[in-house]
Amino acid sequence: MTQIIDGKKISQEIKDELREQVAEQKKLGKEAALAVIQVGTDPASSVYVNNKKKACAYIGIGSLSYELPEETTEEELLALVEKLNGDASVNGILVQLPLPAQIDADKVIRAIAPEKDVDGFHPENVGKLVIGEPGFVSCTPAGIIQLLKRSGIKMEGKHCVIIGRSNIVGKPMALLMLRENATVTIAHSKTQNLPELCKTADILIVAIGKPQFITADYIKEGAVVIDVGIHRDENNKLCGDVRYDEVAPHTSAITPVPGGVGPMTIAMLMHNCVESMLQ
Ligand SMILES: Nc1nc2c(c(=O)[nH]1)N[C@@H](CN(C=O)c1ccc(C(=O)N[C@@H](CCC(=O)O)C(=O)O)cc1)CN2
Repeated sequence: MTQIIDGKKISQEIKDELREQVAEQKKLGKEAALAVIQVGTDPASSVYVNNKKKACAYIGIGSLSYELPEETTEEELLALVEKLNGDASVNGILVQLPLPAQIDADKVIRAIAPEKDVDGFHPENVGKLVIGEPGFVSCTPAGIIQLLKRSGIKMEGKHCVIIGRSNIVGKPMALLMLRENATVTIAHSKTQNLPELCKTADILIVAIGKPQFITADYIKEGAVVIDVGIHRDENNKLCGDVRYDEVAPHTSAITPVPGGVGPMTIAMLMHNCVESMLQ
């Protein structure tokens, strides 16, 4: 029987735990506040930003909203980040990605004070992950680890193939899987014999960015499949990188899209905001 990994339910469990933790901290006079910056009006980004603000309200974290016009310059955005770095009432700073073409996202990420970098994208936090020191971890890969742990799926000794090598998902995912004692392979656009390689995976994590790319031909019978992709199909229905209906019967566990990895990204952002408050 295939286990459907319910990201909505697990993310709600995490948010409920955080809500209790925040309530306890409030009694001790501690407050958390997240600054949420969006540049432009990309509809998907607006949905994610609104969901982040809603999650803050649910958990009891304050949120400060900065909605900047599409034509905002890099200097203007850097000046805002600098101001928020120096604001003691702000624990976390989030700059929603992607940014418009005139702004260098890497430069902006580096400008965020590492102790307020609740997205876990700053090189200092990435470096801490590499050497196994505590620091903020990128929310999507951290959420996937929680999905697996809370679904009772063992990672130790398993062969985990990750398709995608982005700084935000693929690379931190590989480091987190290593931390869990999995044997890790990262595949990417230049990898040869991808279906054969994927067929050796006990755990297959797909962040390839191509709608419904992964078919049953890529799956070892009984593997665990985690789908990081979010796209709209020809009927405007949400779908992932995995052809779910075809793949699911061959797996022991799989994440759906929507309702799998996506909600965990926001739950782990909230987790990082609470950690930031406790520092
Ligand atoms: N600063 C950041 N920018 C971006 C990040 C990030 O972690 N930090 N990740 C993505 C977008 N993202 C969060 O920002 C995100 C994507 C998807 C979901 C989600 O809950 N998806 C739902 C479907 C939602 C829908 O209706 O479209 C699901 O999969 O069930 C949450 C957050 C890029 N930018």
